[in-house]
Amino acid sequence: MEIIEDVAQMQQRCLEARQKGLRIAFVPTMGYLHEGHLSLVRAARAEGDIVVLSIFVNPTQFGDGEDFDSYPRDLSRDAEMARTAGANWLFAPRAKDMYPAGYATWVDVEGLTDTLCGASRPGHFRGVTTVVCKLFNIVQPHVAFFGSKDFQQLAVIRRMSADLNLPLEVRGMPIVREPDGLAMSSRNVNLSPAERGQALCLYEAIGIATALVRAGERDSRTVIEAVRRRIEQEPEAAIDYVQICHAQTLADCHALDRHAVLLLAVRVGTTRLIDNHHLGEEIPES
Ligand SMILES: Nc1ncnc2c1ncn2[C@@H]1O[C@H](COP(=O)(O)OP(=O)(O)OP(=O)(O)O)[C@@H](O)[C@H]1O
Ligand SMILES: CC(C)(CO)[C@@H](O)C(=O)[O-]
Ligand code: BAL
Repeated sequence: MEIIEDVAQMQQRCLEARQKGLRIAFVPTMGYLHEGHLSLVRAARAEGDIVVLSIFVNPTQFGDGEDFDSYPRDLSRDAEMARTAGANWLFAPRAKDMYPAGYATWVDVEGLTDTLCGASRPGHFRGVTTVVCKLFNIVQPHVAFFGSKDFQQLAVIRRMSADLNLPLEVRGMPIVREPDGLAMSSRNVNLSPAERGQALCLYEAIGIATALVRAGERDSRTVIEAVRRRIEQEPEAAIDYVQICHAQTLADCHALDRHAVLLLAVRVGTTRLIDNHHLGEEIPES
């Protein structure tokens, strides 16, 4: 596996690969890799002739007071994991090359970004869509893989790709969890042992919601209340949002149907965690 830092060189290599008829499969990340990321690399390996993994802690998607500085980073550890999982090229650009002096262009998806993480992290999705659009233009992938842990991000990137006629396929992949159920996240490393225990409340709350829906509950408010009650039992857990939304539009679902997704964002100590579950899958087809 080759590590490429230079933006122009990465683009040149990808253009040459495309000219040779090779299929490029792309996995964009912010690094500090875990099994969730590696599941995307393996899926890309199964589909691409060339697998490109990017690692870039994108400053423009972090707001003031957010955890850009404390975001975990370890390129040599990541490189070994990426190589073992089957990546061919690890693209690790520098911020000054992605956003040189005078940089002035932004990609902004409207509507879908007004709610959930978009409401709690103003400007976050503008940073995400801008950097993902730039990465797509540099890497020129045929297919790009994203985790559904970042459910809203996936919906926003699909919207951007459709609206801008980007010539690639956006593929969503399942959430990979720790053995006890906590969704894998690079940020989990910032949890203290006590917080790590309390962080399980997200998964347990999802379990409570799932059981209610399986038992026939169809009122979102009842399910949301039960989820909130479970999370509020943990002294270090502070709810950012608990919502049940339509999987495509992200509009609030009042009556649960096949499209309903439960989405959670919870701060445990100073670490903000997200998780979700497609509750609609628990509802039998009528
Ligand atoms: N547990 C997971 N299962 C599947 N995909 C995941 C998981 N965690 C992250 N991903 C996906 O990996 C890609 C890169 O995400 P990112 O580098 O932000 O990792 P992360 O672990 O989500 O970090 P954090 O949540 O701390 O920002 C995204 O498409 C994201 O959805
Ligand atoms: C898509 C992404 C790599 C853009 O910086 C990031 O938001 C992430 O890792 O999910
Ligand atoms: N995985 C989403 C990146 C972020 O939280 O900024």
